[in-house]
Amino acid sequence: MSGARETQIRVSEIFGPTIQGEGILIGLPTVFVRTGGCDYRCSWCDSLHAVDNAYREQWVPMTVDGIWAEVTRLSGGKPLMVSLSGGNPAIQPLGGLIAHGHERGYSFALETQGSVAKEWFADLDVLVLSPKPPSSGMATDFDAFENCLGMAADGPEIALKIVVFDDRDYAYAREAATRYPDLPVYLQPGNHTPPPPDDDDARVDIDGIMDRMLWLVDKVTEDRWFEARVLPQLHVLLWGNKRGV
Ligand SMILES: C[S@@+](CC[C@H](N)C(=O)[O-])C[C@H]1O[C@@H](n2cnc3c(N)ncnc32)[C@H](O)[C@@H]1O
Ligand SMILES: Nc1nc2[nH]cc(C(=O)O)c2c(=O)[nH]1
Ligand code: SF4
Ligand SMILES: [Mg+2]
Repeated sequence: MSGARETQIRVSEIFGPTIQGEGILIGLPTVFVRTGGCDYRCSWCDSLHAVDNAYREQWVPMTVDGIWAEVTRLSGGKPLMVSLSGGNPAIQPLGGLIAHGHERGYSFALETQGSVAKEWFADLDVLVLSPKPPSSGMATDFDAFENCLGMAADGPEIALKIVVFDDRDYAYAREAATRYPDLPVYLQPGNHTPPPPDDDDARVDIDGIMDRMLWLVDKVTEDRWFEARVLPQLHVLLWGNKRGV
């Protein structure tokens, strides 16, 4: 059995500092640790290079010390929010990394679809749960989702972030928000031109994203859904589909 120091975490990329482009922490400077591998395969995933097994050889098994050396280098040793994303970061053993960073004054936010619950969710500072609407082609297992909520009870701040492409997705978002009335809800217009995994400078249809953003604002205001927040992916507006920003 390997000890905590030898635990291997499958990493797709570590980058930053940049700003968090989505949801509850939008605008906050952060370093991303993106893990490799996902139990979902959303039709419109914008991070297929961290999902599709075809990219597996680009994912590097790293120890906490190895990841931490890179986070420290990128942040200049000054504590900040570390964003854990993927792929599904919940399928990696991240408890040791979170403890290591906390001892050094860093904070941690994790993004996950809510399909896999881990005890170390309780140690996070922010848990962003992003259940997937019908357009993704994935079905939500609400029991698994509630296990995630259970693990995070009395722990991190929790927020819902739901991607919306169409009316069915919007209805799904409303239903999810009704189920969890205590959670803040962030609605995010889908990027219908997600990057092909191999292309760093893939074209993005900003006009199309803004059209969907305006449509979503109309829906929310017409429905008097005054608790919802509607936000675009700020990093996509700024840098398009570029990777590592
Ligand atoms: C790439 S995922 C990784 C973390 C985790 N697997 C999840 O889905 O929450 C990070 C966020 O990007 C969102 N996302 C992925 N593809 C998108 C797209 N084409 N347009 C808008 N948001 C997208 C996901 O819904 C999720 O909220
Ligand atoms: N700047 C920036 N913000 C983000 N928020 C969520 C991201 C993700 O891919 O998980 C992401 C990302 O890749 N870049
Ligand atoms: S769950 Fe997240 S990383 Fe996995 S395929 Fe869907 S959007 Fe991509
Ligand atoms: Mg992204």
